[in-house]
Amino acid sequence: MSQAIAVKALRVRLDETLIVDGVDLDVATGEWVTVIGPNGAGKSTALRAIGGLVPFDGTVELNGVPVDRLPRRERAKTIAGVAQNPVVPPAMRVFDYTLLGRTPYVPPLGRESAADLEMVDEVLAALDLSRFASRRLDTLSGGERQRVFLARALAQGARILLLDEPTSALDIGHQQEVLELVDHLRAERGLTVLATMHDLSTAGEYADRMVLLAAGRVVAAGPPREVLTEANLATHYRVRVRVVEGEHGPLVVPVRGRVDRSA
Ligand SMILES: Nc1ncnc2c1ncn2[C@@H]1O[C@H](COP(=O)(O)OP(=O)(O)OP(=O)(O)O)[C@@H](O)[C@H]1O
Repeated sequence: MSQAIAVKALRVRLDETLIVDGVDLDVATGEWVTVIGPNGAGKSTALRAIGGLVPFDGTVELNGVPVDRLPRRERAKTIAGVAQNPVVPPAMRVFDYTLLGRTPYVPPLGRESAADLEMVDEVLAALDLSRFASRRLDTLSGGERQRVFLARALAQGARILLLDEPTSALDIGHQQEVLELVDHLRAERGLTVLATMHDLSTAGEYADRMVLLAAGRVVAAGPPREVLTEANLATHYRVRVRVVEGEHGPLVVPVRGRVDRSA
């Protein structure tokens, strides 16, 4: 199977601090891999490096090409990301913001084509956002805005998606709708997904494989059943949980009780 993402010995320093400390990570074409880990583990930073957005040591290849050798437009056609808290122009309309996803396809000094506009309509409809097309971004609720970020990424037409907490602001219904849509597109268009998520049960339901990151290092990797164990979660999140068998994989249920965080 070909590798959509191949990461070797990834190290990222931010302001002299080593945040990602030697991460190896492969995602096969068409696969869904979710990175989990406690706050501050380095998940977002690793994703940003993989997307070519922060300088790093080590290698990151997308479809066999080093990300730092891909010209910007090519990179945008290859990989699309949804950041945790994107900065947006508040007065911009939903349609126009989503249309920015088509920028890599617009010729220099040219305009978006009818096909670009059609793609935006399609994506907005798929994400239940058509009725918001002419609304300003700053009038949307947090969950509506989060769906618009995903819409822009999907409009980009890249085959690799980096999703940093794509459903953190969504209600349970929209969470399921968005994840089902991504999973459907993955099957239909052969998309590859590398995500981060804090809801461990949901993460396990959708991921083929998971990577548990702690203090910038991979401490467990494999199918959800191997990563979402009571022992792994107790050690790295310092949380008391029961892991029970669900329909599609393990479900993580927090159990009341104090955990010694000083150890
Ligand atoms: N510019 C910076 N200088 C120093 N440290 C930074 C800088 N930016 C981020 N960090 C630190 O890097 C660590 C990793 O941050 P990152 O956002 O990658 O973690 P995360 O695993 O995605 O966390 P969360 O689950 O809270 O979103 C954090 O401790 C953060 O404070």
